[in-house]
Amino acid sequence: MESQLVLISDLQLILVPLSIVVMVLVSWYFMKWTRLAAAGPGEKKLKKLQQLLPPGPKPWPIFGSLFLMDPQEAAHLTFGRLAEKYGPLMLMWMGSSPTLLISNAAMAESFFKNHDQTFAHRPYMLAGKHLGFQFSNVVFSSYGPYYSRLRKIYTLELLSPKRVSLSQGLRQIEVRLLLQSVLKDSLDLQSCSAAGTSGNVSVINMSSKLQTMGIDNLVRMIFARPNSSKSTAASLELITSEERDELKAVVKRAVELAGMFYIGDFIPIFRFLDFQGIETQMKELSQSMRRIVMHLIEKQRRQLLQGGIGSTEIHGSSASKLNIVEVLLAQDGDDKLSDDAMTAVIFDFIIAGSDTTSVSTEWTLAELLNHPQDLQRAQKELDTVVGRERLVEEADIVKLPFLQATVKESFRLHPPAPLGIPHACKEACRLGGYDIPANTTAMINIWAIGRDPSHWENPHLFSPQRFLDDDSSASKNVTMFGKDFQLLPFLTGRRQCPGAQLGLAVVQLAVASLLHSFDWSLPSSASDSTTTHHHQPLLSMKEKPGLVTPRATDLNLIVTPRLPISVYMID
Ligand code: HEM
Repeated sequence: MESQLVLISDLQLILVPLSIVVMVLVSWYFMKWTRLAAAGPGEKKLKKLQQLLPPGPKPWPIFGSLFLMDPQEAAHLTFGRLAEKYGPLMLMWMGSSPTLLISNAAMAESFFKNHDQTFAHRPYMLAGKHLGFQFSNVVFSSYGPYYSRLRKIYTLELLSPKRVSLSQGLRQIEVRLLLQSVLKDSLDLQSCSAAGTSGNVSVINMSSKLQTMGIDNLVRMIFARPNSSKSTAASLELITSEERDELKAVVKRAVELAGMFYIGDFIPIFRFLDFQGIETQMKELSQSMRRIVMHLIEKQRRQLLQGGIGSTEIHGSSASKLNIVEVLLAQDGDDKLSDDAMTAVIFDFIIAGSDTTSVSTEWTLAELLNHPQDLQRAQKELDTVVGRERLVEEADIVKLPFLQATVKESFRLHPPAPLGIPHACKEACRLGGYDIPANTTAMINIWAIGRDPSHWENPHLFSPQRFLDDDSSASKNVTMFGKDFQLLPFLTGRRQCPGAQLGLAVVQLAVASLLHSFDWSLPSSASDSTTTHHHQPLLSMKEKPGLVTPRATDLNLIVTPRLPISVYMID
């Protein structure tokens, strides 16, 4: 017994210090683990991990590399410059969020081929919470069953190839309204100038006209049935012009707010403060958005009831007989959409589809004004195929290879969403031989990829010819829909833009119609022009920062009609 006690006390002598050592080791390890889990940039303890992270600028505590961003410069340009230093796979700490920047075609291919699904999530964005109605739209919702259900409705119904094709009459109405509005302004300005009341320059702000066309086109696509009568007013009976103006005003405000720099998206602690006042403004706006759209949805429900049409009847109708609100109301069973989800989808549509199309049209026009020979060649092609006795129709586009190449070249040099929409992963993975931590945001620099010198000869030169058969370069067969990683204006993979076909159709029709209907020139006093050695004013191609990137200054042009006036007036 005594010997047992001696043994126990001996054991105690060993066990007590041992357990203290174990406890110290466990708590040291726990502290290390928790610090690593919550580690921000600049943490010394991360050094070992960082050896496996992709290269990138050295971060500051808390703010990471945010100080490298210049609010006056479009972000894709800053990222493009940094990629020249750190390579096509770069990791930057945007506040406390690790952000992967992918900047060439080879890295984009590896990213999408190996990690499309891992990175199919979206990072937290305040805009998604309020303007995406608690992340219930496609743009902001995280990858999962809800997202897949909604995305299926987009691909199979709202933006199916059939619906896009059926709705070409609606696009033609909007483009015709644009031409009529440009014509009216140009004639008004000419008569004022003849009367000596407006100097002698008839300059039209095309940026603002195209922006109106971009939104109106999507509004018509949502509220008009694809097979509506071609008459401009008849197809929009659901929405009055006052309601349309109200809707457009909230869309514009939503685009402004979504494009603002909100510090809480990068440093979560700031989410509790809202010292910028952005969250308060978004909350207020989302209430107006909900009120306006719910009123229209209710109106649609009432119309259907009055017509004795229930969801079974709607379900049985062919797509050509339903507008998009009706298609949303027709979702049944597991696919039934909440009011918030319907509101979110309607705004998704207008916001994602309007500025992207108007800005692309504007860039194409601007590039052509800087390349008069290409402008003349496109007009010559249009005169041969369409003639001057009628307006361009969508069916003409397939017969206009130079026009198609021109739009493609413009998408290469000026993708309207140059960084796409940020992707995010929830689990850690490996890419390009590096460790990528869980909860990393990824941005694909579409702009830099389109100018990747290993794929494009004279990458900064605007040359539609590179896509045509008589050009011997390898570019001629390159497509825009995700097969070729050197040209990704709509990105690729699970999150690829579902409106790509619609967007391209609008841009091609608008560009073709504007070139065919008018002659274009620059006012010699254009405020954003610089003078070349030939004394020809050249338009500046400077970009304005934002999710969608327009030219830094409005496109003000002198316009002269090319067709007999009666041709523009046919309704
Ligand atoms: C020139 C026209 C357009 C361009 C260049 C464009 C480009 C893009 C890009 C780059 C993305 C991000 C894809 C990603 O995250 O991987 C995107 C997403 C999206 N676009 Fe477009 N877009 C255009 C027109 C449209 C139109 C007309 C619509 C609908 C009416 C639309 C609806 C959407 C939606 C809903 C998403 C989110 C997709 C998702 O998160 O799954 N876009 N677009």
